[in-house]
Amino acid sequence: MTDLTFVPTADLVDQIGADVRSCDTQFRQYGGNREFVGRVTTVKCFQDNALLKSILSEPNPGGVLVIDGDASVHTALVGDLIAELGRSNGWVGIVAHGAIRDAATIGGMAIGVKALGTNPRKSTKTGAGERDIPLVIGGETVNPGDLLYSDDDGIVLVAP
Ligand SMILES: O=C([O-])CC(=O)C(=O)O
Repeated sequence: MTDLTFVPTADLVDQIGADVRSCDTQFRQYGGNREFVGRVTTVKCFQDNALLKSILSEPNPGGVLVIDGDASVHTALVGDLIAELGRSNGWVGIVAHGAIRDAATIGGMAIGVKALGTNPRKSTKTGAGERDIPLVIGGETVNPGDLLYSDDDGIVLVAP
């Protein structure tokens, strides 16, 4: 069983040293939980959120969904309903390389949510996209199954 005990990202950097995978992307904190650790599931989708919604409908205690939205902040990939869906299925975090909406509500929810920004504009719902593929975010590869540690300092990825 993987150890999902939270460790501050700065401590991980000190322990791991030069080879640490620390994302350069300056994500903003939106979730009620500002510190979280979990097992990564990945999805890549552009301004369309049907696929990520179906993934967050799957029970996954301790899961973190990393969404590569190609840095678009034109539409929201996640809102309060989708974040609550994930939370209720045991997901501990959502990291969106894209935008979210309903930020005020999400700030009161017991889940970690990081994103580039916000936009109230809705995403399309065609289901386009790919899941369970390696992503590159903030100069680092994000592999499905990695452990993702997130706090106010950043995001660090560790192989399981
Ligand atoms: O349905 C959407 O596109 C996103 C949303 O508003 C929500 O999750 O509440």
